Amino acid sequence: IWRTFNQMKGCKAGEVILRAARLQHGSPCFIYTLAFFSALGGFLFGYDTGVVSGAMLLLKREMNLSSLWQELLVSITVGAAAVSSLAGGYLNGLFGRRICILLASFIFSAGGIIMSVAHNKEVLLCGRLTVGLGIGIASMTVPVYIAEVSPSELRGQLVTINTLFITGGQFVASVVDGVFSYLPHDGWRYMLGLSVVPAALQFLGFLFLPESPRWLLQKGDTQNARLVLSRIRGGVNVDEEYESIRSSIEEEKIDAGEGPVLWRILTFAPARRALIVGCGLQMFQQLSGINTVMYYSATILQMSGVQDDQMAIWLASATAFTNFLFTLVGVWLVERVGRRKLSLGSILGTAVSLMVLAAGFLLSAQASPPVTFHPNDPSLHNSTCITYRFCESCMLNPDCGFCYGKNGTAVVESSCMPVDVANTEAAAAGRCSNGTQESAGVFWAFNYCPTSYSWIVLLGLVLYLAAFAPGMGPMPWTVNSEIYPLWARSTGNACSAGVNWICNVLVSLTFLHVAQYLTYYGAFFLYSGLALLGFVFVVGCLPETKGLRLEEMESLFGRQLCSCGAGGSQSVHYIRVNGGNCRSDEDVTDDE
Ligand SMILES: O[C@H]1[C@H](O)[C@@H](O)[C@H](O)[C@@H](O)[C@H]1O
Repeated sequence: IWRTFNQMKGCKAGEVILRAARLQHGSPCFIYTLAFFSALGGFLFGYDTGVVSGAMLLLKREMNLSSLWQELLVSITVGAAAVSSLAGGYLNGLFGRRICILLASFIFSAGGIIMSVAHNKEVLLCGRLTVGLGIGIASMTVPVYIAEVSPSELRGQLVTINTLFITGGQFVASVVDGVFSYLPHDGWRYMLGLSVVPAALQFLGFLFLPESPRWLLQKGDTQNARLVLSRIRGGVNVDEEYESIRSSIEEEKIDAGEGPVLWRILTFAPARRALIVGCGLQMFQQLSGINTVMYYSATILQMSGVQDDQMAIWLASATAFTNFLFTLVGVWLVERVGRRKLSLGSILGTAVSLMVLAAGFLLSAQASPPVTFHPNDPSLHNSTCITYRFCESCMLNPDCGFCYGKNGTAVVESSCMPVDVANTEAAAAGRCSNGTQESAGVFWAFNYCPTSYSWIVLLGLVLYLAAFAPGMGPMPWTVNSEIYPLWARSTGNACSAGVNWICNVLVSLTFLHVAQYLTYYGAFFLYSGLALLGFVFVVGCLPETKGLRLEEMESLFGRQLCSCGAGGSQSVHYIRVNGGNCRSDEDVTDDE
């Protein structure tokens, strides 16, 4: 990143675009410029998915949103991203990476404008749907574009920068949420509308940036392909690289067979194996619970004794910053230790830290304070909240919260009360109807219980981010951008990005129900088990792709899937015998 920064420093801001526009001879600056403008798509992905939590706090009051509407506004973006990432494969093949990135940034800008001027919840929903469509296309196109323009020794790092921008976008969103939360009227318009700035910047930049040379070559535009390649390689001799792309496209034509691309992928073993690896990685990324941990971080922090809401918002940005910081470690490590080791270490660490988180929740649940005070308010007689005997069961019901007093550190005079539907920071009735009043010695806990084991949960959270962010955060995107043959690349990435978004929706929508059935510690033990399964999957199936040319990847998937990890990138070379579809283990020879 330091190198990227220095390289970018060397390029004067306006000159960078102009230089690209004039299509002068390239320089290393150029490849970093390409990566930067592309990764703005990652930034928007992170910003638009991250900003909504803070915006929702203001929106639900201003627009009087029911919980159904709140859920709709949050999840429609992720749902739309799932659909458009799948469609993005087709669009990429047809129009190319550049047009798709332009389209995504246009959609982002339109969505940002719609949201910032929305005068009712229906228009707002339209805006959220629109940005979701942009996120889906960007999420599958940007890594592919960066991978295709990068030299192989920088590819991992540059694609990983896209994920750095995603987590950077999430962090900036949390800061913007913090700043505008002080503006109770219309603050959400700024939160949601500000995304127009990076979107417009990306759109402008891409008007001047070139198409991927690999896509051009695939479409038969040989002249432009050679021109672009030599420009992005800084004028050095590109004959060898050009020839290798060209001949692999020729051979792929023989390999690829007939019919729709997805069918061809499924019937051609190396591409099918790559698809399984790509989709599996994306699935395990989401099943290890990153988005519930991020989403739940504010509550985790509240459990640790942060009572003040503003404070919780700022601490949530500390979480997002930690995620960003450790993704930076990933950018640094990816070309040093390689994708496989990074993913393995990361997913194992993720599983262990999820166990720490779960253990923290378990101990807190076991020491859960009992309900000792039963208010005699007749309006409460029909409420299920008053039937709970411990804080743990009370807080697992989203309609109830825990109202208590303190004697030193001990919880006293505690009751389980219905929550105020319009404002979860207070009870619907009784002592806590004004929320926490420290001066009066009354505390309101919604979604959590007072506990002295919160430090274990906090430790688990930090360990989780430190383990997940450098590896399982970026590697699924990085690996997917490089493992497919060119003819299958758009479709392969579309499918795996679709799996990512679908699993994202599944995990976020089911989290509260899972927590209700299994309790919080049960939910985190479950995610930990899924992460361990993911570890087994990575051990068995993920080959090392570091240092290989995109055209050399197919060789890694020539073997049976479960032996994928066996051959390192340095030790296998694939020898095409006759360009046919069938290959046996003899086709793979060792360097030695
Ligand atoms: O790689 C990203 C990153 O880890 C983000 O923090 C997460 O929110 C996304 O779901 C994931 O795809």
